[in-house]
Amino acid sequence: MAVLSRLLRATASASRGMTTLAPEAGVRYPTGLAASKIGSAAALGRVDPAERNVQWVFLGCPGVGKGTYASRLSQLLAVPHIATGDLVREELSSSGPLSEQLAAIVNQGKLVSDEIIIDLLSKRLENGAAKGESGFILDGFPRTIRQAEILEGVTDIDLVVNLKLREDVLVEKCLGRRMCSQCGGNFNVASISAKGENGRPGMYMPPLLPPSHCMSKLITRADDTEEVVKERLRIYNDMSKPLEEFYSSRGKLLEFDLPGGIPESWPKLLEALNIEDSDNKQSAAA
Ligand SMILES: Nc1ncnc2c1ncn2[C@@H]1O[C@H](COP(=O)(O)OP(=O)(O)O)[C@@H](O)[C@H]1O
Repeated sequence: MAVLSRLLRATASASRGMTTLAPEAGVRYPTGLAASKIGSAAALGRVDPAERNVQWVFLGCPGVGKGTYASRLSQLLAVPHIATGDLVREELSSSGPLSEQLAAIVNQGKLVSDEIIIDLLSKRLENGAAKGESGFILDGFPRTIRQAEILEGVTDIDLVVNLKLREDVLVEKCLGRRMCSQCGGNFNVASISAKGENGRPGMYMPPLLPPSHCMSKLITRADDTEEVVKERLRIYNDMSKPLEEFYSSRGKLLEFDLPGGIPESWPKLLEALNIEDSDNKQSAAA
């Protein structure tokens, strides 16, 4: 993993203005970095899947529940859940040199530059490697084709789970999101009941309420206003949707339509992933 983080950083910093089209797999390599060089360097970051934990990516629109399901799966599979949005928010709250620049971008719903994101991700991977972490579930990265190409240049992704939810529900879910300012727990106060229409079934998503000791400490993300959520959805459709085709053409995409809230969806997701966990199925449905 330490090797992987170094490779990510090196690839990103060399990739400003990437235009060279490598013959194999249609992957564009950074100009100034020969494909053969990155190819052999990338091999260092490629460990036989049998000798490491899973390396998965979660895709999905803002508010779909990537964080919730990726975090549950990471506990079940004992791999770190790495959410680049969390890394950005940590940097924002640290009042470090980047925080003002980041706040302006994030609060408008725009994407942070690849260089900044890869730097934050590399640091996170380095810290994890120092603690002996293996494997990951990435949430919020990659978010553009260029990020996916950089990732593909340095390591193998085993599976990409694309969570899908009807669009009319997504804004409501984002507006209901709350976080406990003390324990960092994520909750949702929205009680969503969407009518069935045009052949699609109705949907009920119960709120995910915090325990009483978190109730008075709930905060709302600055980028979860209606205007910014709509902008984030627009940017997702523009910049991140093409990733579905990118991974589907590589035979890595698992599409999963969320049938409802967590009690209904979690057991079905485990089934789709072929993961046996009867204890957790019961506790999730509780
Ligand atoms: N891979 C990334 N590339 C660029 N910007 C990112 C990336 N991941 C997170 N961000 C920034 O952090 C913000 C919050 O990310 P996240 O929590 O993943 O949002 P969402 O709930 O919309 O999926 C994004 O709107 C964007 O500004």
